[in-house]
Amino acid sequence: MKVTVVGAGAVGASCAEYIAIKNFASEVVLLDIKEGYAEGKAMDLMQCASLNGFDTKITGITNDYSKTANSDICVITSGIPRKPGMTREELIGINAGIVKTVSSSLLEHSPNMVLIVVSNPMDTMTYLAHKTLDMPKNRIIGMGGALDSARFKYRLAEAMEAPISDIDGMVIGGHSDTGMVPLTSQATRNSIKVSEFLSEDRLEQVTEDTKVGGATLTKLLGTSAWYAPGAAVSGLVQAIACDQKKMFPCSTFLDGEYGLNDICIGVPVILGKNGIEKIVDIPLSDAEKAHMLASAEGVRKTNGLLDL
Ligand SMILES: NC(=O)C1=CN([C@@H]2O[C@H](COP(=O)(O)OP(=O)(O)OC[C@H]3O[C@@H](n4cnc5c(N)ncnc54)[C@H](O)[C@@H]3O)[C@@H](O)[C@H]2O)C=CC1
Ligand SMILES: O=C([O-])CC(=O)C(=O)O
Repeated sequence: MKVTVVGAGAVGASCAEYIAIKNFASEVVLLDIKEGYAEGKAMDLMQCASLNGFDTKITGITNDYSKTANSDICVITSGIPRKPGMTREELIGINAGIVKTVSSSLLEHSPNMVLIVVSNPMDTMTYLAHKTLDMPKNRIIGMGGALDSARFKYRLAEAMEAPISDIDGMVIGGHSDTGMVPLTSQATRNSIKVSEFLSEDRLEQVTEDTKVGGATLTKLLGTSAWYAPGAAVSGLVQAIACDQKKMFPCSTFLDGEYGLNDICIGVPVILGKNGIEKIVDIPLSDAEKAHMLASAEGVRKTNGLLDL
């Protein structure tokens, strides 16, 4: 199992580290445009192998796509991150060009890859990949909802003073400060609805804290987060590599599901060896449906900025 991660920055390196620690891939190729950078990150990570007990071989490459050939899974984390006060959408001007060139170079050398798009604005970058690559739609996946759901569970656990392992919940919709749709009505603590434990006001606070999860960290760190993003990507990669049939909310191209067409946005999907093996259409409350439609409007507005 060969995995390529483009972008050896904060998220790319964290993702490579978690993939290696989980020890399911034989090879991870880290590629960056900055001379020597991926080589340095790969060497540093390989020096963790004996300490952390993994056998995954991590190689660093400066912009030579021939070394990525025949990857089973490719991840795009290349591009600029936001700074405090910015939205993810503001990154489109620089990141669209990067995602377009990187994705076509990857496809040229790995025609059977499953592609995971991470660079922001992620739903629009996933849509760009769909529009510009000749690939089956189930093999292009945007990562956002897995991370947003982890943040949702963190906030629910915090509010209930409960261990996170007791909590289940999911965030669908666009990966943006206003577009996320945390499904509070369906979230549970040990299969009991969270509304049994939290007031409507406290749940509203959890929803708001979840939606601005990335912005909150960006303000604290001066750049956006990387540990949970890397862990979330590694979860998707593992589900595909190990054909786990696990369910995650991911950005995928919709063809009528959730009443939406010609858009990539976060909905629950089953991940296995073919990428997205099924889009799961779950019933939403009227309020959740309305939030999902508003979220889609936001994503479409950003898609409209693409030069397709
Ligand atoms: N979808 C999600 O949930 C998340 C998305 N992100 C996004 O991921 C992206 C990366 O974030 P960080 O790793 O923090 O940024 P970073 O600046 O630490 O790393 C980005 C790397 O991309 C490289 N790069 C730029 N252009 C390239 C090209 N054409 N080819 C190869 N490499 C290239 C840079 O040299 C740099 O090393 C950002 O767009 C950020 O907004 C970050 C966190 C979560
Ligand atoms: O907030 C950002 O810009 C990076 C990101 O997508 C996240 O951490 O959710």
